[in-house]
Parts: sequence; structure tokens; C-alpha cells
Amino acid sequence: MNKVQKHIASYRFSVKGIWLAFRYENNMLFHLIAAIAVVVVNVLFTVTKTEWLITLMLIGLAWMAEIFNTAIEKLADRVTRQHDPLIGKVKDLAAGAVLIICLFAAICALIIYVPYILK
Ligand SMILES: Nc1ncnc2c1ncn2[C@@H]1O[C@H](COP(=O)(O)OP(=O)(O)OP(=O)(O)O)[C@@H](O)[C@H]1O
Repeated sequence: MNKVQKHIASYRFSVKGIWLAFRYENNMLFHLIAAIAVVVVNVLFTVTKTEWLITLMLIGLAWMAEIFNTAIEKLADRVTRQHDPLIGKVKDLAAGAVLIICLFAAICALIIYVPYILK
């Protein structure tokens, strides 16, 4: 396999990773619905280019955090499925990362959309 073929293969694995995240993690469906809702609202409010960029970046960050969270959960389950305080903390930390980006996304959504609602 040459370098170009290897590069193309790595994209296939990455797409498989996104598919696996949807299969393993129910929250991914929630993120997908939220992302579609954001796009619809952006179109309805005809938001500015900057607001499009911010909302799309936040969608990407939330998806990224959720996929990393799922990967960490799977790895932790491989380490042990027995009750282990450190595994519990690792999973809580990963889940905390998702919550942080979702909270900030919600705050950004309020800052962006409230002025359109009050117009
Ligand atoms: N092996 C373990 N030892 C100790 N605590 C654990 C363990 N597995 C899970 N926990 C605790 O239970 C919480 C939920 O774990 P779980 O693996 O079910 O994640 P989840 O977020 O509910 O998964 P999903 O996102 O798939 O619904 C963790 O955040 C952690 O606090």
C-alpha cells in the first residue's frame, strides 16, 4: 500500500468511527437533532456569516467531544467492567468535557438568537 492509498484508507476508518459513535452512543442522535435544529433556525433567522461560523464550530466541537467521550468509555470498559473508582472518575471527566461544550453552546445560542427573537 503506497502513501496515498494509506491516506485514503485512514479516511475510511475515520468515517467508520463516526458510524460507530452513532451505534454505541444514543446521545449522538440528540446531537444530530440539535445540529439540524440549529441549521433550520439559522436559515429562518438569516443569521450573519460570523454567526453561521460560530454555530457550525460549536456543532463540530460538541460532536468531537461526544465521540472522544464514547471512545474513552469503550476503552475504560475494556480495562475493567468491575466497579473501579478511577474508571468512574475517568468516565465522569470525559462526560464533563461534553457537558462543558454543550453549556457554552447553549450560552452562545442565547447570545445569538435572543436578539433575533426580540426583533
Ligand atoms: N467500572 C466502573 N467503575 C466505577 N464507576 C463506573 C464504572 N462504569 C461506570 N461508572 C460510573 O457510571 C457513570 C455512567 O457510566 P456509563 O459507562 O454507563 O456511561 P454513560 O455516560 O451512562 O454511558 P452512555 O453515554 O453510553 O449512556 C460513569 O460516569 C461513572 O461515574
